[in-house]
Amino acid sequence: MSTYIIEGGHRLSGSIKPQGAKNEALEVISATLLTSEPVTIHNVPNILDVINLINLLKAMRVKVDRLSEDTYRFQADDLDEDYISSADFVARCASLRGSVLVVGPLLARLGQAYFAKPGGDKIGRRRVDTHITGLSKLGAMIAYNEDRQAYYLVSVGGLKGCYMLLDEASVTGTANIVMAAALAKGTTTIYNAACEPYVQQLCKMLVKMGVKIDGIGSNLLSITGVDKLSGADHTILPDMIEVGSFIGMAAITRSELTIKDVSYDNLGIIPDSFRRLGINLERRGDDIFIPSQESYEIETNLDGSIPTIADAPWPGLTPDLLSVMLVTATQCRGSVLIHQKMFESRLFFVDRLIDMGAQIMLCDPHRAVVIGLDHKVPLRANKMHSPDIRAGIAMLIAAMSARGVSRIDNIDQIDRGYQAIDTRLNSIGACIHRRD
Ligand SMILES: CC(=O)N[C@H]1[C@@H](OP(=O)(O)OP(=O)(O)OC[C@H]2O[C@@H](n3ccc(=O)[nH]c3=O)[C@H](O)[C@@H]2O)O[C@H](CO)[C@@H](O)[C@@H]1O
Ligand SMILES: C=C(OP(=O)(O)O)C(=O)O
Repeated sequence: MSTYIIEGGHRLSGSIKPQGAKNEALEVISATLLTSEPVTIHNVPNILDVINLINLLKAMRVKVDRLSEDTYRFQADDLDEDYISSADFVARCASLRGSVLVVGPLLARLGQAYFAKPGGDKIGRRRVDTHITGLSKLGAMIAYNEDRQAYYLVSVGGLKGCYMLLDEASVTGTANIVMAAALAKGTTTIYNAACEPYVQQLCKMLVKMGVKIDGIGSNLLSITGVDKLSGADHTILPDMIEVGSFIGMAAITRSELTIKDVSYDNLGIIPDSFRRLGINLERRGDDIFIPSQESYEIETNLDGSIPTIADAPWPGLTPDLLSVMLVTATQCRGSVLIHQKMFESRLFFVDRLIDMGAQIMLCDPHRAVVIGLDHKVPLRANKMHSPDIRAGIAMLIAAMSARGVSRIDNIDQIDRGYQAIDTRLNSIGACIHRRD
């Protein structure tokens, strides 16, 4: 179990570039399973979740060539069907979050797949019902296999396009169904589809591979399947969650920072959500410039009441930034209610911030009121343990602003989604040491 030791109180300066997006990478790398032709993907982040998924593909006998630091070529022309149906493979999938995304492509390509519910972080129940229901509407028969503790999906005679209304706009659920529909007969219409940039990017890659998809960017997708997909060349967008994490770090340390090449038009409501915390960030071309401020005043509602920052399916605010916004607010001026609607156990880490002197009231598992300290009182250093990727980065942000030396254990959770974050932050002024 690795650890970060963080000396707090250092200002950041200069510029930093976000890595490629974790969640998009997991989708588009999984989609390479749909074709026997080579698919080249650029801007692949070098993070634990992606490395684990690539290793899973290699174990399935996908040929993987690393063409440069962040460019990979995948060719799934010799899939090991025996291994893919083995107990060992299913057990391996159960330990990897990204494995959930190989189910749709494997079912479509091979006519069968196991679906092991992946473990991992501690953020509450993570249902896979939308995936299962959607794939069964395409014609898959599904049974639960007690021995392997996984669902077994099989399609006799291939998948068939249909209309479906999803019970919720699940991001990976939509991606799985879209990938399966790409090789199904006829047209699949998905209403209440998730439309995060991750899903948009997946669809754009599938279009390059020969699939017809209408409605990209909306919650009504229409996918016309093809018999065979061709290869493609695809570039992953910058990670919008990392962009948001850098905005939070700049504000809590009162630093002037430029975030380079953010693909601003794909950030949706994220910049405005941070502006509501009083951060005067500016768009400069495709960069974000964050000035250093004496104080960051949280905007009240028009009637003067305490504002709420809540997550919602895209184009609403992503739940993955709420922990970052919460910790940032601890040093703003004013009060805000953070309402994490989607996940049940993502806010419990605030106890650690309270230990550090932050003024937070946890109302229930979904809601916390933050009363900002306006940089009048610094947070105190603390010893912490990262329960999930975003609580982990929020703890790191708190520690970067705190007086004294903090320690965060279980940073594998941070490594899941942030590439060499200690080295990159140290290059702009932070003081973080890693102990493996
Ligand atoms: C690899 C990947 O891409 N992971 C992302 C993906 O996970 P993932 O695809 O697993 O998450 P889902 O979109 O399925 O849903 C996440 C949670 O939100 C709930 N829910 C979802 C939709 C909805 O309209 N209402 C609702 O309450 C679900 O019940 C579930 O508990 O999307 C999540 C929600 O943006 C993000 O936190 C994850 O980072
Ligand atoms: C919850 C997250 O990811 P995952 O779905 O991979 O657990 C996240 O990135 O914040």
